[in-house]
Amino acid sequence: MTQSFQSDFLRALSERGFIHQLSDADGLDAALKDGPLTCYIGFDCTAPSLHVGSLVQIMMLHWFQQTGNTPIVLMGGGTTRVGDPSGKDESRQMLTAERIEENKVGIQKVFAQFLDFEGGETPASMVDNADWLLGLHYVDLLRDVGQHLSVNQMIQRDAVRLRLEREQHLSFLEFNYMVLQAFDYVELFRRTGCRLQMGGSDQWGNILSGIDLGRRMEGASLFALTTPLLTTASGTKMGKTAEGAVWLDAAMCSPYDYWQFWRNTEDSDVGRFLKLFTTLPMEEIARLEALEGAEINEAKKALANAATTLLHGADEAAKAADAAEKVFEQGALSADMPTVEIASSRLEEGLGVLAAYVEAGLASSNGEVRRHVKGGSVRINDEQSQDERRVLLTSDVLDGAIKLSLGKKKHVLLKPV
Ligand SMILES: Nc1ncnc2c1ncn2[C@@H]1O[C@H](COP(=O)(O)OP(=O)(O)OP(=O)(O)O)[C@@H](O)[C@H]1O
Ligand SMILES: N[C@@H](Cc1ccc(O)cc1)C(=O)O
Repeated sequence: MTQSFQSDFLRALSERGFIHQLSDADGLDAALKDGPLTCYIGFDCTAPSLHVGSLVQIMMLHWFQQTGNTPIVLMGGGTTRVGDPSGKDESRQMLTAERIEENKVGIQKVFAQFLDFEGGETPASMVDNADWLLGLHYVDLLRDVGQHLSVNQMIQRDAVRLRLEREQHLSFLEFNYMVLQAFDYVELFRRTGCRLQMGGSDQWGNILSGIDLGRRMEGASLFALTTPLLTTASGTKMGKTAEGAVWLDAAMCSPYDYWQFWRNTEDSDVGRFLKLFTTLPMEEIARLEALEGAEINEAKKALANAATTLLHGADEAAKAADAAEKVFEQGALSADMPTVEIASSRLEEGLGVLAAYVEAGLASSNGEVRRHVKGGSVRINDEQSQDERRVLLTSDVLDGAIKLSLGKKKHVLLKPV
């Protein structure tokens, strides 16, 4: 979105590439310009940690507060019991109340890194929709809320429509998810005057249902803003890698692995990620983005340092950068690290990990590599790979080669020529 905005918040979001859809751009811009606004983003407690995909949302809350507004983090303690069908082909596994509570405790921790809950004029706050959803009475809800909702409209929302079109099962439980999320929005409007809900693009339908309900029940004029759902340049949904999501909790993804994840960003993603995942000034990002060839590694390191500092603090980021440097230096300087040359075109087409290990002389057959992958001793650029279908691409080349390791001692540099 290249529209020029008057408000600091929408200007920041727009230049950093956060905006996918906005329900009433001019109205929201004017409301933000007029004075502090309150917004919320909801996070369901489906896992013990959030991941890099949800970080897009956290960064929006950060910018919202930085530009003088009040962010609310909503924990979906109630909605997780139902399970959002948005963007999902199948019903989710039902989680027990205990598991949801454990997940919530895990997820909550990360927000203090990005938001100020204590001081300032617009402190952030955290709420749990279990507080108002679990006590609802069915018949009361049908009368108070159900009378305002149009089933005709609900079945047009993507989350429902796509399942119906594809003739995939959608339970009545799931069908009700958007009712609860809509109710949340109205409830937060009543409690706090919250007039903006944000989320990933898969949340658009749920948010619009809330806007509708707010207008009908309270005569409120509410706003929606969604971000693109992030994918990497190679098209995979961000937050999930072949080996799993890139988690924000240090116990599930160490600061070193987190640093490495950003350091391994594909060339064409570097500028986009610097804008979304760091708070570096736009001029500095423009400089880094313009780097080419081998110099792009400077931009990747700046991204890794800044993103890791935001999440884990400057000390952990420096330690990770240091460790990575050492690994690289050892690799580059070690005269006895064998180098095997391969035609660049092979990486352009994608070279399977099984073939790569056999060609590098680290194993004698595909079956042997498969066993090593299963056993966890295969590392590519110092990152464990447990996917035997992993494909090596040009984007895996770091400083001129791909480092293939087997266990702790055997390393080969695969060098494209
Ligand atoms: N890859 C992504 N890019 C941008 N936003 C994302 C991405 N993944 C999740 N989000 C957004 O983060 C918010 C919180 O989502 P949540 O933590 O439930 O993640 P999720 O990956 O969608 O989880 P689940 O797989 O359980 O649905 C939602 O607004 C969602 O749209
Ligand atoms: N539906 C959102 C989470 C959410 C829950 C409750 C809300 O009120 C808002 C958002 C998701 O799956 O990511």
